[in-house]
Amino acid sequence: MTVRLLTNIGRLWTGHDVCSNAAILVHNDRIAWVGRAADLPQSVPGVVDDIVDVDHVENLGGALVTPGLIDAHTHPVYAGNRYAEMAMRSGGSSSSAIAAAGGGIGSTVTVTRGTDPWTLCNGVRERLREWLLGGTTTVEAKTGYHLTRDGELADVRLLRELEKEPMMPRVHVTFMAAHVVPPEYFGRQRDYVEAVASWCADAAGAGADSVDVYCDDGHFTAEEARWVLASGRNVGLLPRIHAGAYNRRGAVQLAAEMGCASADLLHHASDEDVAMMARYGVPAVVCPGAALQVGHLPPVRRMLAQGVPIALGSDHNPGHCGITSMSLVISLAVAAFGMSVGDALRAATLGGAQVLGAPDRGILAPGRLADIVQWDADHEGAFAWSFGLKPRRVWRGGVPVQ
Ligand SMILES: N=CN[C@@H](CCC(=O)O)C(=O)O
Repeated sequence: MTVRLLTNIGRLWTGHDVCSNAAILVHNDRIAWVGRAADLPQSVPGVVDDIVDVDHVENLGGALVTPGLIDAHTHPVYAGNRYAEMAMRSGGSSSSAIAAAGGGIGSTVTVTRGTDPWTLCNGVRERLREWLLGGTTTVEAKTGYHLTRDGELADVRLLRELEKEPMMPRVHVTFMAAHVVPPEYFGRQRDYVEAVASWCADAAGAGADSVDVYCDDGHFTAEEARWVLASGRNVGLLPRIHAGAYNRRGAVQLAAEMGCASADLLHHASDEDVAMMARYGVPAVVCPGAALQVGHLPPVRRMLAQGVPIALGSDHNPGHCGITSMSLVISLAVAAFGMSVGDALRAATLGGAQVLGAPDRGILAPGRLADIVQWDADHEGAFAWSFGLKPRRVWRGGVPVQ
């Protein structure tokens, strides 16, 4: 049993409220007590008889402390890079010109399929570690660059296994074989959709938490998405959908109809889409890095005004966006989406926890996981200023990771 007292917290942003001169008492992997240091009790039943007997006392030097950040949308299981494609796109090349030059998602699928599992694993491990060291203690991670039954299931298992290693964030695993149609199914899209629907049970068995479908031009129709998501839901996976990234193809309506756990990206969401999300309580996952790359921003202020629950994601993927820092995502959400720092921080903590169905995190309160970050600042406004605020220390389940 380990009891740890974090003291001299200058500003504590709990997710519920803000508190000055605070302290947090951690018992094993959970928060036992949190509040103003002056109110710290002398004894906490079941935790410590006398506060002077605490095993570890850590003075946080008046710093800002928040819950561990949560990245609600990433694609980290891939090999290779597409830097040349990024350079082409930045110079104005179209998707078809990029595809003709051998780029696009298909090129990552080819490289990933041709990469041995050991090398792939090392790359994914390295990426996940970056998230944790940057203060992100939970990462939603999608498969989707093997697009074969065995490859996708191996990706699910890889993520589940990596999560158990030291220095890794918690991982919410999303099975996303419905990313694009792989070459061996060209001209037989329906057969691929049928296959993916039939793989959902195995993905759940391998440890996936969610199922996601890319519903857009050049990907899958709403009808096809319904088939895969319903199959996933039947075996206990939370349904998610890539909606309106490039075009509106009925994905938001489908998310409302199916009660999806999230509708993601939403760069082209209309007023009608936002109203529907508000009416049916469909949470949005918005990703400023990717939106800026695509050149179309989702209507986040309208979502906030209408009460749509919002989470933030990096949308880390090899084709558009290499961000692994959720503090940078918060800065971008403030600058590009017009979110207040408080709303952006909430979306990167509690909002993420809600979208991932993880009520044990995203907030600093008794009984919650002791996923905690001490920042190199004394006020949360620093997130808006810094474009990549650095943590000084990160605790995952009460254990310091640096
Ligand atoms: N968000 C996910 N998919 C990206 C593409 C991923 C890639 O290019 O590898 C998208 O927006 O199109």
